[in-house]
Amino acid sequence: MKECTRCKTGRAVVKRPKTAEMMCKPCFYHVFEEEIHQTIVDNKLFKAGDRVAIAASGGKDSTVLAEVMTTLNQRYNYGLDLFLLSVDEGITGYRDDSLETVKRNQEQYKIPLKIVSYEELYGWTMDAIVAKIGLKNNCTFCGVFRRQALDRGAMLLKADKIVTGHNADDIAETVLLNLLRGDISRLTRCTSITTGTEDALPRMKPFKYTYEKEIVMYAYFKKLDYFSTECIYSPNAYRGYARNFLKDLEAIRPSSIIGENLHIQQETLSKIPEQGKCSRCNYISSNPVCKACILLDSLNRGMPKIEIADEGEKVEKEVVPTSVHKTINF
Ligand SMILES: Nc1ncnc2c1ncn2[C@@H]1O[C@H](COP(=O)(O)OP(=O)(O)OP(=O)(O)O)[C@@H](O)[C@H]1O
Repeated sequence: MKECTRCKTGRAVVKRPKTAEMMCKPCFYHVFEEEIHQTIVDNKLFKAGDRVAIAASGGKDSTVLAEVMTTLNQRYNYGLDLFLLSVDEGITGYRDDSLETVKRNQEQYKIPLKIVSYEELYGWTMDAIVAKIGLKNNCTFCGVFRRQALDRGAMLLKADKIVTGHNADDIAETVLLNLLRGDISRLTRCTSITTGTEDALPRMKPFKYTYEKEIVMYAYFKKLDYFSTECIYSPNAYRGYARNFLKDLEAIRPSSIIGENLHIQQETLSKIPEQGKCSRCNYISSNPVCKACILLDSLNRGMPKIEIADEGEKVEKEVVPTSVHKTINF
């Protein structure tokens, strides 16, 4: 029997992906949770009395997030009011099933659940959008709508903050994709543990330093109730290649997942766009009309082609010679 390298008494059944240490299950749970607690404390993510909306999709990351946030809130008396917040994108056979998981999580963690849907907010489900535009660019609609839907749901909950289950692997993938796209503005922002300005609701990523493999192990060993099917509308091949590339790097050097080496002199490259309010829907936007309204307009008018300028584009154009326009063709 191999003994646990930490407690020296338990039987080692886990090889930690992050450090390659052999551990027993209780020690693995302990170090996993304590690292997240340390991230929360070091980055002063919360203060007592905060109302925190846990963005819950029913997937492994956000289910582990609900479990760990509940555990740490009790263990360390954070004094947080926790809520589960789910967005129903209207994807039959995918989101309806995962929402059933979140409904069970509500009982398991004894945290109130709020569900907001694209249908009630925008008058469109993703099923209807895909029926209209096909499987090209549908993820753009979904991403833009989800971002705003989470804000709107959190405001209904009177939440002070939103936490998401984005982990170190997700962030490393996004760094790579922004690098490949030459999107310097997003590159500077995507590794931040907190996003959002005074106007927007702050979004926190307590799993910024947590490896996906460890999240999967934690969920598996703790037999958490989560939904593990991939979205039926997002083959997302490009991100998939980035993911595989990073998995190969991780196999050689596990620390590749932590993208902390990226220090860009923000002032010299780009400015973070100023947040204001959309003149149509009144929600947070860095442009006079927000992306959600532009996309919604194009859907409702059945326009075949629209152009969306990335946030901060005007500023970037002055310093980065390549255009960062995204043309969306339906
Ligand atoms: N429909 C949704 N409702 C609420 N939150 C969501 C939803 N979709 C995604 N999120 C939030 O955004 C995070 C990242 O979402 P992503 O789509 O990348 O899924 P993921 O990495 O598979 O995470 P998960 O395992 O939690 O589904 C999730 O962990 C969750 O916090």
